[in-house]
Amino acid sequence: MAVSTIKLTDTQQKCVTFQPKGDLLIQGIPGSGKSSILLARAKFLKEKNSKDTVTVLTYSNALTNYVRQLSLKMHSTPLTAKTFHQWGQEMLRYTDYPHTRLIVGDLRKDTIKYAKNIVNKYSSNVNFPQMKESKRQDIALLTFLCDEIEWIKGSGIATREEYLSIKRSGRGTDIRVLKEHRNTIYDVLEKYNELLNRDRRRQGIDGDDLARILIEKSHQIPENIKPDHILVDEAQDLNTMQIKAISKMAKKSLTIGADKGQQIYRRTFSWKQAGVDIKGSRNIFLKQTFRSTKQIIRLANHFQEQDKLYIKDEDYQKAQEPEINGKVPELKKCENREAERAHILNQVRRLRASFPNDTIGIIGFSHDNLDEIKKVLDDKGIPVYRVKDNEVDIISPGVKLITFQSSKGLEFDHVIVTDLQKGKMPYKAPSPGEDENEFLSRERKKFYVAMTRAKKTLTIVSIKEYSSFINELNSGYFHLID
Ligand SMILES: Nc1ncnc2c1ncn2[C@@H]1O[C@H](COP(=O)(O)OP(=O)(O)OP(=O)(O)O)[C@@H](O)[C@H]1O
Repeated sequence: MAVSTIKLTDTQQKCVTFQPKGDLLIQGIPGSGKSSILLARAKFLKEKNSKDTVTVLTYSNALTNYVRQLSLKMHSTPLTAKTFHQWGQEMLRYTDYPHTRLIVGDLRKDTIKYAKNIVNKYSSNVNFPQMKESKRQDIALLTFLCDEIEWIKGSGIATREEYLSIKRSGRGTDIRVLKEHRNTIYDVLEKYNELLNRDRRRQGIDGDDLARILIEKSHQIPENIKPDHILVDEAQDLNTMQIKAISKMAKKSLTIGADKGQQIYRRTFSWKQAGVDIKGSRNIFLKQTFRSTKQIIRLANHFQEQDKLYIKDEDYQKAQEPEINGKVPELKKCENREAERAHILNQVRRLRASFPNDTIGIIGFSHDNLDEIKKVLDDKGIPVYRVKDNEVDIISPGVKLITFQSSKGLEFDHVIVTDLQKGKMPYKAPSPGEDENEFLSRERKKFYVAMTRAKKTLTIVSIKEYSSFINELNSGYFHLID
């Protein structure tokens, strides 16, 4: 249903017209209308005072692109929608901070490795924690350090004393991190920060420093540049510092849409820690879904209930089963990749013949596999698009290929989830030092997110060796295809 034609429920409408001052947190299950509400609220705020500036922020490029496309459908003038990192970098231009190049990905890893080697060589008291794996110790240690530094920066820990005394959540028990280890980790962090400031080739700011710098320099950003209203979609993907930075920058109101059941990145925060005021009527929970059929939600709900960690979370709410009936989801077990591709091709052909005006989303684990599937469909003359760049039209009918991560926030009439294979979904192992249960919980959420992108039909494709998640699906809620 086009966003412009839906009739919002009273609760949704209450969120849209909630007083244009202060914070509002809208939590809700998949398909409960969080994005729709944010777009309608953005319109409402603009209409209430045409001089006010309104910015929508998300975490991923695909979702930002989708929000822009939806807003074009319902607003006469398009909304300003950006990822947190795009927007943050733009804000930094108004400060005296000289380096705005973001150090991310391989360059970040390489710089941390360099810092680690310097500490290892020159510090008098080096004590790295022992990695579990006997082989490839170095690689494991580097991954561990990269994750730990991300956590320190994302949590806003600013001093060695704070790091030495803080209780570290989200770490497993396989790697023991003692006080002396923490001292060495902090040495690496300090050396890394030094390199970011001084070393020509590596100069810039770590992607996770952006939020902290925005907070520190916010007074330098001219008032007319700061948005009056900020709306954040899928806020569960941001960390404490990023929410804090956004909150500081919003002059009049901050509206947040989130669902912890779809939290697929390693984040630990509470709204309170992030400085969001959600007392009383400022915290709304939506339990009714408008996207999927009863049959899809039943399967997804049952699968979510297998996540013993999440169902204990204070923010867990079970989705209400919708009234609307549809086809029972299908599961196809394939002996090999060839069989997988043949089944997807068949399925796409059937869907296109029956529903030429619908969207079909194929959700998979890796870009490589999606490229292979694209090739198979291309060869048969089926137009198909990879949703990884900004140009792809996500809303119009057609076949779209997307990864589990990037599918969040999006929806398709028909969804084919593939790569349910051992080692892919769930991924083969947690990162070094990561809590096994938290890792599995996040992997489950990825699959749950993928399933709940479907509006009308859902097909799950598993490839030998089959994913353990397949055994967690309630066999009464799907058809096994021969
Ligand atoms: N009151 C309503 N009546 C009919 N359809 C609705 C209503 N509210 C939302 N929808 C539709 O339900 C679908 C899901 O809405 P939306 O994407 O806003 O949900 P969401 O909570 O952001 O989902 P997710 O968290 O899974 O991304 C959309 O197709 C939207 O148009």
